[in-house]
Amino acid sequence: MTSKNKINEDLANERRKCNFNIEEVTYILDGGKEKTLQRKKIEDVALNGGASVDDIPEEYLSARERYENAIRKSCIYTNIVKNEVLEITGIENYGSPVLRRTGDAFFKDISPFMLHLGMFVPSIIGQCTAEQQATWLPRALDMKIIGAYAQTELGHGTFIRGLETTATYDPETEEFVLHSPTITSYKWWAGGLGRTANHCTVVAQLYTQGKCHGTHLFIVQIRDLETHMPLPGVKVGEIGPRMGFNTADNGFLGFNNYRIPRMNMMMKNAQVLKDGTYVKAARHGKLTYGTMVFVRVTLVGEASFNLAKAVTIAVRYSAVRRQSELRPGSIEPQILDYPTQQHKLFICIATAHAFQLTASWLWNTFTAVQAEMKKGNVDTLPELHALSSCLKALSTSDATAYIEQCRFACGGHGYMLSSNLPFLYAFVVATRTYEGDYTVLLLQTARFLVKAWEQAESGKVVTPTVAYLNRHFTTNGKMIWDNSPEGIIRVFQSVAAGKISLCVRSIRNRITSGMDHEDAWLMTTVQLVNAAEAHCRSVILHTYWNEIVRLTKHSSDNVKTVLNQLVMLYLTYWALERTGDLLRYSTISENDIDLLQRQYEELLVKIRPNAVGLVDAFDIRDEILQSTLGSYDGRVYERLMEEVQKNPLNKEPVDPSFHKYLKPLMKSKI
Ligand SMILES: CCCCCCCC/C=C\CCCCCCCC(=O)SCCNC(=O)CCNC(=O)[C@H](O)C(C)(C)COP(=O)(O)OP(=O)(O)OC[C@H]1O[C@@H](n2cnc3c(N)ncnc32)[C@H](O)[C@@H]1OP(=O)(O)O
Ligand SMILES: Cc1cc2nc3c(=O)[nH]c(=O)nc-3n(C[C@H](O)[C@H](O)[C@H](O)COP(=O)(O)OP(=O)(O)OC[C@H]3O[C@@H](n4cnc5c(N)ncnc54)[C@H](O)[C@@H]3O)c2cc1C
Repeated sequence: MTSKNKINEDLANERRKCNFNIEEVTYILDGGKEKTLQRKKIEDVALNGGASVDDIPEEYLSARERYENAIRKSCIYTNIVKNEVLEITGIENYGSPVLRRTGDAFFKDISPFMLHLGMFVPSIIGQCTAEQQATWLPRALDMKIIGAYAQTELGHGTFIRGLETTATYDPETEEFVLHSPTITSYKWWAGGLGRTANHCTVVAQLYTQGKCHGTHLFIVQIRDLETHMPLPGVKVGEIGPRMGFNTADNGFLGFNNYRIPRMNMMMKNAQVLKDGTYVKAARHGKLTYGTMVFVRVTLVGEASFNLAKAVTIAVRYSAVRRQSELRPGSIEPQILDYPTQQHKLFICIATAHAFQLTASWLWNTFTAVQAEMKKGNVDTLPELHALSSCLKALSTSDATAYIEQCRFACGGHGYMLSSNLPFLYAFVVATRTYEGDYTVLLLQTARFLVKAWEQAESGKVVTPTVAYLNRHFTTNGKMIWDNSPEGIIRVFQSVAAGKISLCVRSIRNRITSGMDHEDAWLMTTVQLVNAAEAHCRSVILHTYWNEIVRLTKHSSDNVKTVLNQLVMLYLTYWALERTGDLLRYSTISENDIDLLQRQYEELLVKIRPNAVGLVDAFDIRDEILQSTLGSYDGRVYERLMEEVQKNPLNKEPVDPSFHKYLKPLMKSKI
C-alpha cells in the first residue's frame, strides 16, 4: 500500500470494532437492496471518469470564472446522464434523488441546471395538459430548452397572491401580454435565471375580459436560442453575490408588454379559451401551488442527505483527531471518545435516519394523493399540504442547526472550505427560507390543526396524522408518563394536542373579549407556530419509530439492535429537550427525568463503537463528500496539506503586493 491509499489506523480500528452488517443498514436507508445496487451502478457510470474535474478548487475563482466552470461541469454531467445513466434508469428518473446525489460530485456549491431539473421540469409535468407536455417536456428533458422557476418578486415571496406581474389576455392576437408594472414586480431570486435559462415558468396575475383571476403559471421564452440574447421586451440579469448558491446564477426578470402565445399558459388546472373565457380550476383552488408542494416533499430527503454528509465528515474526523489528555501523561484520546462530542454527533446520525425514513413515507403519501387527485378526489390535499409544510420547515431547520453542530465539532478545521462543511451549511440554511419560510409554513400547518381540533371537538373522526386529537377528547387529565417508545410518542402527541387546545382557547377568548377573528389569530401566532412544531415533532417521532419496527422485522440481530439504539436515542433526546412540555402535559416526575438522562448517556456509550460503521452505512463516496476531513481513508492532515498546494496564493514565494504596497509602507517614515 502506498501512503496515498493507506487507511488511517484509528479509522481502521473503528471499522474492526463495528459489530453490525453495514450493507444491511445501507439497504434499509436506500429503500431496499435493489435500490442500493442501482444507485451504486449509476454512481460508477457517472463518477468513474473522475467527477471533481477542477484543477483549482472553485472557491479560488472569480465570480465569472466560477459561473463558467459551473456551466462547463453541468454540461459534462448532463452528457454523462443523457448518454449513459438514463439507459440504466429510464428517462422518467431524470432529476431523481440519485442523480441529484451524484451531481454533488461535480459541484461544491450548486449546478446552474438545478432549478431546471428541480422546478422547471416538474412544473411542466404537474401544471401542463398532455398536449402541452408533448410540446415542452421532451425538449426540456433533452436540454434543448433550459428553464427556471420565476415566481418570487422583489416585493413579494411569501404572499403569492400579492405578486404584481400581470398576464393580460388579448383575444385579437390570442396572446398574453406579460408586464412588470413596478420595480417591486420584478422577478427576483429564480435560480438559473440570471445567465443560463432561455425559458422559464413565470407566475403572474391573470387578467382576461377585464377581470383578474389570480396567479397562474406561464411558460415564457426569454432568450434567443441561437444568440442567447434577451428577447425584446425582456430585461434579465444576475442578482449579485449571496450566502451560498453562488454558482446558481439567481436572477432578476422584468417584462415590458411582452407577448406570448395563449397556449403558453399552463392549462392543466384552469384555462383561458380563445375568446378569452376563463375556465376555473375544477377541483381545488390551490392546485397551481403544486410544484411547491412537490419540492417541499423532496426537501425532506435533501435535509437528510446533507446532514448525512456533514455527520459522515464529523464522525470520521472525530475518530482521527486526538486532543487533550484525560489523565496526566496518558495518550491523547480520539475526540470521539468525549461524551460531549458523542452528544453533538450521534443525534445527527439518528436525525438523518429519521428524516430519510420520513421522507420516503412522505413521498408515498404524496404519490397516493396524486393518484387520488387523478381520479378527481382532492379530499386528501389539505392534509398533504399541512404535512409537507411542517415537515419541510422542521427538517430544513433541524438539518441547518445540526450541520452547524457538525462543523463546530470539527474545531478550527471545520472552518476550512475544503472540509465542505461551510458549503453544506450555506446550501442547507437557504432551504429553511426558500420554498416557503419556516414560520409561514408552520402557520399553514396550524390552520389545518385548528380545523382538525374543531372537528375532533364536535365528535368527528379526523385523519390519521391528527388522530391523537380524537383521543384528547376521550381522556381526562394529563397523559400518564411511560418510558416505552410508544409511551414517549403518546406523550408527544398529548403535548401537541394540549398546545393546539390552548391556541383554540386563546383565539376564542380573544374573540369573546371583542377582537375579530383575524386579530385573534394574529395575536395567537406565536403559540400557533409552537403548536405546529409540536405536532410535527410527534409525526417525525411516530414515523421514525414505526418505520424502524417495520423495516427491521427481518434484519439480523445486530442491525436491529443498533438501529433501535439510534431511534431510542432520538426519542430520549427529544424528551430531554422538551422536559418543560412533558412536565406540563404529562405525569412525568423528577425521577423519570433523571432516568431519561441516564438512559441517554448509556445510549451514547452503546452507540460509540458503531459510530464510524453507522456513517459508513450512509455510503457516500469521497467524490460526493468532497471533504478533506471526511474521506473514507481518514488522511485528514495529508489532504489539508495537499489542498494547500492548490492555493494560487502559494504559487510564488513572494506576492507582488509586497513590492507594490508593503515595502513602501515599511520604508516610509512616521
Ligand atoms: C444536478 C441535478 C439536479 C436535480 C434536481 C433534483 C431536486 C432538487 C431538490 C430541490 C431543488 C429545489 C431548489 C428550490 C429553490 C427555491 C425555489 C423557490 O423558492 S420557488 C418559490 C417558493 N415560494 C413559496 O414557497 C412561497 C410560500 N408561500 C405560499 O406557499 C403561499 O403563499 C401561502 C401558502 C403561504 C399562502 O397562500 P395563500 O395566501 O394563497 O393562501 P391562504 O389564504 O393562506 O390559504 C388559503 C387556503 O389554501 C390552502 N393552501 C395554501 N397552499 C396550499 C397548497 N400548496 N396546497 C393545498 N392547499 C394550500 C391553505 O391551507 C388554506 O386552506 P384553508 O382555507 O385553511 O382551508
Ligand atoms: C437561495 C434562494 C434561492 C431561491 N430560489 C428561488 C427560485 O428559484 N424561484 C423563486 O421564485 N424564488 C426563489 N427564492 C425565493 C424564496 O422562495 C423566498 O425568498 C421565500 O419564499 C421567502 O419569501 P420572502 O423572501 O418574501 O420572505 P418574507 O415573506 O419577506 O419574510 C421575511 C420575514 O417575514 C416573516 N413573514 C412573512 N409573512 C408572514 C406571515 N404571514 N406571518 C408571519 N410572518 C411572516 C417571515 O417569517 C420572515 O421572518 C429563493 C430564495 C433563496 C434564498
